[in-house]
Amino acid sequence: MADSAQAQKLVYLVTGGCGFLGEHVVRMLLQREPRLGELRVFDRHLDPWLEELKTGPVRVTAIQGDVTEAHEVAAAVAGAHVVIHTAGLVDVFGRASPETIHEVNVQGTRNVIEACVQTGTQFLVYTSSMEVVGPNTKGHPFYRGNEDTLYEAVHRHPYPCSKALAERLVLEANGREVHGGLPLVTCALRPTGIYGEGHQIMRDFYRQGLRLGGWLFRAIPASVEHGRVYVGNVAWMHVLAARELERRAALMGGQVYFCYDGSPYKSYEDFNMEFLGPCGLQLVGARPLLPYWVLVFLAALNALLQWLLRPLVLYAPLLNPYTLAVANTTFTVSTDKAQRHFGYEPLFSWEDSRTRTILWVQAAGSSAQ
Ligand SMILES: NC(=O)C1=CN([C@@H]2O[C@H](COP(=O)(O)OP(=O)(O)OC[C@H]3O[C@@H](n4cnc5c(N)ncnc54)[C@H](O)[C@@H]3O)[C@@H](O)[C@H]2O)C=CC1
Ligand SMILES: C[C@H](CCCC(C)(C)O)[C@H]1CC[C@H]2[C@@H]3[C@H](O)CC4=CC(=O)CC[C@]4(C)[C@H]3CC[C@]12C
Repeated sequence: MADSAQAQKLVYLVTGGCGFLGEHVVRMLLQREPRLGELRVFDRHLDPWLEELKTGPVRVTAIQGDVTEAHEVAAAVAGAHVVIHTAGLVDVFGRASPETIHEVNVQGTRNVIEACVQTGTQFLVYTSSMEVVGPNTKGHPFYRGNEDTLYEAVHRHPYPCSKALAERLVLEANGREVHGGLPLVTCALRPTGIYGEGHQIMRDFYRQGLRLGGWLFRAIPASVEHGRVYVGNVAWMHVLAARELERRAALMGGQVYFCYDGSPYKSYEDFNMEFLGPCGLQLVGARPLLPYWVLVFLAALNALLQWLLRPLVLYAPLLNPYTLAVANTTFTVSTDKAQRHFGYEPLFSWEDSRTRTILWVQAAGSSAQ
């Protein structure tokens, strides 16, 4: 981005721009990035809502493509000033094979980096995940941790393994010379569990509760805390990081940032009830209804059934040994690194985030009836 930055209009590329987070990033850029001249939205599946965006003042280019195809990525990246790489395969339920998860999340990210280097794109923001840190397989709590907190990160599941490898690639690429001789500047943002409009698991819990006559049953102790973050604030952090990478390259290049906001620390289920409660659901039990060992047994049984049934049918329930371990381990972040490095403040208050999410759950739930 040259000296005439004031006047220059910039080309942004968002990979995975039709996903849950990607859509919010796309809309946020259009609303809040004054230097945006063209917005390229790259995704394997293009959504119809993209068409509405094409009538605005900014040129919106929809590109159907696959991050695992290097030539498709290179064609999309060519001429872009900034890439926000949010495309990924989010699967902790065993729907996709470990090889596919690796291919999309690791090779896909490698393709994005190489495309930046080949075509001369200098700024890359990567959507990483809290999962690159933990929870680890030993179930150690991560309590109010920040980017410097020491934690034994041990990955076995394909999803966190892939995110950790991809994040490392992005950070190691910082400083590489891109076509034209300038250095690549990269950073990685690590959201905790994201919630908000478009959150499919929240919608699934709502529908499940409706099917059970308005009841959900506590499985996890209320004392296990999770840090959650509103999707609008995650999108805003991406937009700000992308904007500031040029001016603060020396400070931000090669850095990681947890995504945070003012959402309260609660157990996964109690947090969901902040939205599902006002939609008419109730969480039964002050304590888990089943002993933990029963859940461990059921999770192992689900894993066995998944393996046995795989040749016939895809059996991928929410409960498996990995999701149980994550749901049952405290993981909360408390940090101001993004605020110090690039002036991030949450754009949406907790009250606002909550209201927006409730309205979405109500609409998404009723459209399912
Ligand atoms: N949902 C969450 O709680 C969290 C998500 N993340 C990360 O945020 C990013 C976005 O996640 P979500 O929006 O939740 O997932 P999502 O599944 O809603 O969105 C991912 C998007 O990437 C696209 N995509 C997948 N494979 C692709 C490929 N081979 N080529 C091109 N596009 C492809 C999908 O079509 C989808 O539109 C991911 O990188 C994920 O790892 C990080 C932390 C938490
Ligand atoms: C599905 C889990 C809750 C069900 C537990 C049960 C069956 C006992 O009721 C979810 C609990 C925690 C979630 C994960 C967490 O928010 C961190 C994540 C980060 C990501 O990058 C991707 C998504 C996820 C792994 C998220 C997935 C669902 C949970 C395991």
